Amino acid sequence: MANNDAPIRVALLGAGTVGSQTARLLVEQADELEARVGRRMELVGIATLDPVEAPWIDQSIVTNDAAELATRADIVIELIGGIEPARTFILKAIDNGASVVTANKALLAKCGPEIYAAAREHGVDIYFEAAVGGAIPIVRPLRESMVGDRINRIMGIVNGTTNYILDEMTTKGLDFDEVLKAAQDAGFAEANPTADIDGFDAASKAAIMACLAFHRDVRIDDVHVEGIRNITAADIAAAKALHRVIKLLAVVKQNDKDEISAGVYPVMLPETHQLAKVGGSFNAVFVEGEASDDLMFYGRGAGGAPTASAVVGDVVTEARHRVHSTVGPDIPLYSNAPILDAADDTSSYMLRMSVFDKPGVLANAALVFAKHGVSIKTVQQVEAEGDDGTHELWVITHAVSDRQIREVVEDLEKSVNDIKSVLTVIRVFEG
Ligand SMILES: NC(=O)C1=CN([C@@H]2O[C@H](COP(=O)(O)OP(=O)(O)OC[C@H]3O[C@@H](n4cnc5c(N)ncnc54)[C@H](OP(=O)(O)O)[C@@H]3O)[C@@H](O)[C@H]2O)C=CC1
Ligand SMILES: N[C@@H](CC=O)C(=O)O
Repeated sequence: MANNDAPIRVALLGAGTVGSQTARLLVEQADELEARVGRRMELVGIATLDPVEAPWIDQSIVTNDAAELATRADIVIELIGGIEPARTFILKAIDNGASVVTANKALLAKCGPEIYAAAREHGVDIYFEAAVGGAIPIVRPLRESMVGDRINRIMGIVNGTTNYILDEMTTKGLDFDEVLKAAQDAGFAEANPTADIDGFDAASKAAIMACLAFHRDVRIDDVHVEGIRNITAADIAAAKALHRVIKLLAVVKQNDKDEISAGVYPVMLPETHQLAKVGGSFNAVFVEGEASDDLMFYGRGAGGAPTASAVVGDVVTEARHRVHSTVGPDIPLYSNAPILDAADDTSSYMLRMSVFDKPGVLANAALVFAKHGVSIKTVQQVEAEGDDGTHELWVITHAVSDRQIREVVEDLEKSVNDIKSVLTVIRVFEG
């Protein structure tokens, strides 16, 4: 900045759900924010492609040229989303000496390490609290508060849409398709909800958390992804009968050999687990630190105003740095820890099978599990409603690799005649 008393220039790129609310908070709270920063922040421009009408939007600063706006601010807030042109605008801002605040998890999960390196090289900051868990402070705790600890595992419900769908299926006994429609009508799920339903949104957040927790370059392509599209009302009912609930979890962990794994998948949790109680579109992140022990972060993971709250928090933090001519913490990704192939990741599993109740079906199935080195924990046979004489057999295993469980499923269907099909294979966590 040229003048020490000049306002801190803030540029907003994108005025959609989050951008519009960010503008509102910056404008409506301008005096309060000035007091907290120690200097005035001036919103110098709002870049948007479509006209945006709101009492807090000053039309005289609206532009459709985000690239140009990115070059005339001290802090650039990127709320466009997606990879390009957001990436180019961010790099341009950094190149011009601006610090960047973004909520763009998709971009950070793909190109975060390059962006962090560019910020470091230019001596500016990149803040992204809203990119994981919306309003929930989880990025800063991982990046700063817990940086002195070793983090062993993070398990998070980090996608509101899928949590809402699973919760509605659990509490109302509805089918996936019905609830998805309701989620779209309620405005949680996107018109094209693929990124939510198929787990990619949560996977982006998993990659970002893994970078911060393990100080290693982890990208979305390193994250094993399974969504909730195949979860049925019958799976939910089976979980209920076992005093469990199904949640879509993002799980990143580092084992005692320092191997990292990152995955997003549905998990059966005990009803008593803290994450099992997270309902509706809420998010929660459970962090297990070596010294800190267990920590839980909970709140609204999406929505215009909640997400804007985290964005503006980052803007204030950066503005304070500008006032004091300091920079925020770096994101050093120095670790070379190996990333485990998803097939080698281990878990307990539940297999829900449709079987003909013939003598030997259980014994023959057990032989297949044994052949692949999979130890069975519990077995339960359940009367099914079908009129083809089938019953359901529920088997819960001890911890095995994903590879082993796939081999078991293939072998069961191939070599045990009285197993009609394996209906569901789902991870089971105890805690
Ligand atoms: N919504 C939420 O609850 C959360 C969102 N996020 C993240 O926040 C970011 C913004 O999300 P959200 O507000 O929901 O998205 P929206 O789609 O509502 O808003 C994005 C806006 O950017 C505009 N835009 C697109 N390209 C340009 C461009 N070249 N120049 C200027 N404006 C442009 C879009 O205009 P147009 O519509 O005309 O294309 C749209 O108005 C994303 O990265 C998202 O992942 C993070 C957490 C929660
Ligand atoms: N679509 C996302 C929005 C926030 O990241 C969700 O449902 O959580």
